Amino acid sequence: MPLLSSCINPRRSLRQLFTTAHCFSNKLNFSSSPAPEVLLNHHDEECVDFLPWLEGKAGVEISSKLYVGKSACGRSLFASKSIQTGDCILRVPYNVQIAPDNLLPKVASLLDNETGNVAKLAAIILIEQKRGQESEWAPYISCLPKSGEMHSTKIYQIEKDFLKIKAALNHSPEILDSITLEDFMHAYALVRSRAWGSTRGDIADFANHDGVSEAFIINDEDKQVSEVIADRDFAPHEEVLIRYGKFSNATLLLEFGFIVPHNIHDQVQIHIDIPNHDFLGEMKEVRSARGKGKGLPQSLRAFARVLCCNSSQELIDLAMEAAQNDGRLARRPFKDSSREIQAHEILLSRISQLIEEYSVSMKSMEPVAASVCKRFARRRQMALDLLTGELRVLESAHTWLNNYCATLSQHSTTNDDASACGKKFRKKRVNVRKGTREIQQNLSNIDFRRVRCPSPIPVRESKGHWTSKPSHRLTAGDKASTSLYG
Ligand SMILES: C[S@@+](CC[C@H](N)C(=O)[O-])C[C@H]1O[C@@H](n2cnc3c(N)ncnc32)[C@H](O)[C@@H]1O
Repeated sequence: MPLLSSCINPRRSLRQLFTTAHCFSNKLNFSSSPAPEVLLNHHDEECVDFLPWLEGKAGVEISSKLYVGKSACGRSLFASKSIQTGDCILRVPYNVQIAPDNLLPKVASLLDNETGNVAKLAAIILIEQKRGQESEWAPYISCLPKSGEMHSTKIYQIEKDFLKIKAALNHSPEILDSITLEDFMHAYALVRSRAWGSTRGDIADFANHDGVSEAFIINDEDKQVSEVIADRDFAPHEEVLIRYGKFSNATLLLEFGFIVPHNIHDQVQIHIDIPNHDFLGEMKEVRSARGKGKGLPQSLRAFARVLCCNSSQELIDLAMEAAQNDGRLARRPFKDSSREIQAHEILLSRISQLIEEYSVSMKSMEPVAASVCKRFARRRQMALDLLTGELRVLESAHTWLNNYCATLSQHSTTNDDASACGKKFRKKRVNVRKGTREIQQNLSNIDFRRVRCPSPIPVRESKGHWTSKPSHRLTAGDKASTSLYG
């Protein structure tokens, strides 16, 4: 079904996250476990004719190995016979997929360029729903989840799009005489949860998600088809899951309305501001480029090193070191282990604070009586599971940082132990403050925005151990804003 060309933002600010959590905690009660399970041989009577209808419409075979059945997560695809790894299990021509271009020209011409594909597809869904059995897409539309079955939490932007679509449709009452915001929100949520990234789909959007699956939808622009290749063998009637993307639970909940337990793609966004009293603050303004990876991002560690510099000379040294290497700033550990510890203690302190905030937020979501409302119960549980996953990432990072600092401490010589150096450092800092203005003037000709950090020695967590893996770039900006990966 729908084509969606806009991409999903896999990051969310902690504030958004807590807003969701608090929102759930205020409104929702008690718990239930929505853990998906595989139900075998569970044909969906309402969708039995769907695939034959689609093949008739396409004039080609779409899948000889799948059927649409019912699972614990709504409708899903199941193997109708044995599937071997590498089999093409689905091949859907573009011409039987609903795309934004399918919007009636009469309506489309009344929309401005800023109206996105999701809004257009939502309008198509509403128009086709109104047509009922006369719709050329009726067998597909009738299989879509009803409003009460959806849990996605994305509501901003929808109202803006609703007003545009409503205004355009008002000119053609014969197409759709009135739409309510509620109808539009349902259609919008349907599109967002079924047409992700550049996905086109039809039967493909009956596939449920498994974050570790290596099967995904491949769009072949030359052949104008969407395909799914089996990543493993499937026995008849086994549920066939695909990976929508390497999405964290925050993204899954926001866009698709579900979360997966122990999501290996979970991540936490953290912000660290430069303290107001830092006299070198302007020189230290850095921002992590968006990046993907595992573990504690190198850009975050580099930022902590920059933040910990207490003299202009140290910043100049870092810049020179960067220029002599690959240009990336503060990627190498400080030679002075006490400074390295100090930098990482900044991170430890911020992460401890976040852990505390998460714990408070989770405690505030007290379970209340069961049986009040299943839908709210499910949402409350998803919010809790989401926070639990992110807390796991934070705790893992905290443990790693603690170990890192402890190891450095042990290796530092008795003359150069961390606490003594810390004292020295603080004293030195006081002296340097005296010359703030002069130092800043001297530094004003260095453009730190152009400075990139040295070669990465990043870390990721792998079965409890943190190992090397290329990671993030540190670039200039207004503050550190980066993500931890679990
Ligand atoms: C692309 S549709 C998949 C078909 C859908 N199950 C149906 O009944 O039409 C995506 C939706 O399926 C559900 N879903 C997919 N994978 C899931 C999973 N692993 N756990 C829970 N729900 C899932 C969510 O409701 C999501 O918004």
